[in-house]
Amino acid sequence: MSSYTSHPPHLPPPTGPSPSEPHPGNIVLEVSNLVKRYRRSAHPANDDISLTARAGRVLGVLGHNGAGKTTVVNQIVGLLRPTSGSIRVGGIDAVAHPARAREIVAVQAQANVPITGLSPRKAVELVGRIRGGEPSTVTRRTGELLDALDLGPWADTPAEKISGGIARLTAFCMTVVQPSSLVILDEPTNDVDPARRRLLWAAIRDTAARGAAVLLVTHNVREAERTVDDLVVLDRGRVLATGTPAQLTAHTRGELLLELDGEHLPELPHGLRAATETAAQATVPVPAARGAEVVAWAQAAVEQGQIERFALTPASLEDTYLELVGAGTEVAA
Ligand SMILES: Nc1ncnc2c1ncn2[C@@H]1O[C@H](COP(=O)(O)OP(=O)(O)OP(=O)(O)O)[C@@H](O)[C@H]1O
Repeated sequence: MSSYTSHPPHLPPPTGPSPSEPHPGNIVLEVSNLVKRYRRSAHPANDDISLTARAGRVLGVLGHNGAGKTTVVNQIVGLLRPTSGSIRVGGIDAVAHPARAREIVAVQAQANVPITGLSPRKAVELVGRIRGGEPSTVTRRTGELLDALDLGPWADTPAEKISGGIARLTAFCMTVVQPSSLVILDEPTNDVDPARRRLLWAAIRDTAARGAAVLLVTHNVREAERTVDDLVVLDRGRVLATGTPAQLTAHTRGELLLELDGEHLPELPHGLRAATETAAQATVPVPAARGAEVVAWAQAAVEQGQIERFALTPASLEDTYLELVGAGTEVAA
């Protein structure tokens, strides 16, 4: 796992040009044919990756541990130099001019920047001021963010006494307190409790609604499903698929998934085949038109003791993702 702990890249220099106002839909980040080979590594960590992030939209980069997500981020913010390929941020060549490109980028890194000696409110306000925010605007925006994430009870607690989840949410607020053209969030919901995770997803959407292009790095498919407009699926350094969640799941539309649990699974209704099957569990794609028939069949099987439980749900992005990553695994094997 990579992290950037040596310095806080989400703190651009206090001086320099203010971010240009991007128009919704305009390209803010364009990564083309990016390759990164670490020394003494047999396989490239990024292998011909291309992606585009636009103002007003959330681009998700979804992949398992080690897929190459943080390596992409580290190159965008100039912490790593690509082996080949190009990165343009707000029209600036970020490989040739990393410091200039970074001026319009705010990053929430995987590792939180320590805020020892401060409270969450003080830390967020300090970053807002360092980044050139007008004091009363920064105070108001800080209050809005702390409220939106239900951080009120911890807002004025010394950093030494806050939990990892609250520290993570504070780091998000520090990243977005001042507007930036490109906001990069690397696994922002790690350690965050389920209730506040939903609030954070809404705050991420709000960040895009305020005009930023948001790059959301995640391994959480539900997070991607709830938050992103566009998605890039990475696996072992390569792009497996790109598109909106609706486009990526289009081939499963009109399909349901039947999950069965039991010691000895019975023969399935005519025409249905398990997609995955173990001795005691099966997942079976079911055309939506056969839903009622299959529920009646499964209910009868439960009553006769042939299965213990069943569930029939719409096919989801998670199914598509596992299909893609599973397919990638087979190809690579
Ligand atoms: N400094 C490094 N030197 C050599 N190999 C590295 C280095 N950093 C990362 N890697 C390797 O590059 C690949 C991609 O790592 P990366 O951290 O970008 O993946 P990731 O998708 O961000 O994973 P995670 O979700 O665990 O952070 C992995 O195989 C990793 O072991």
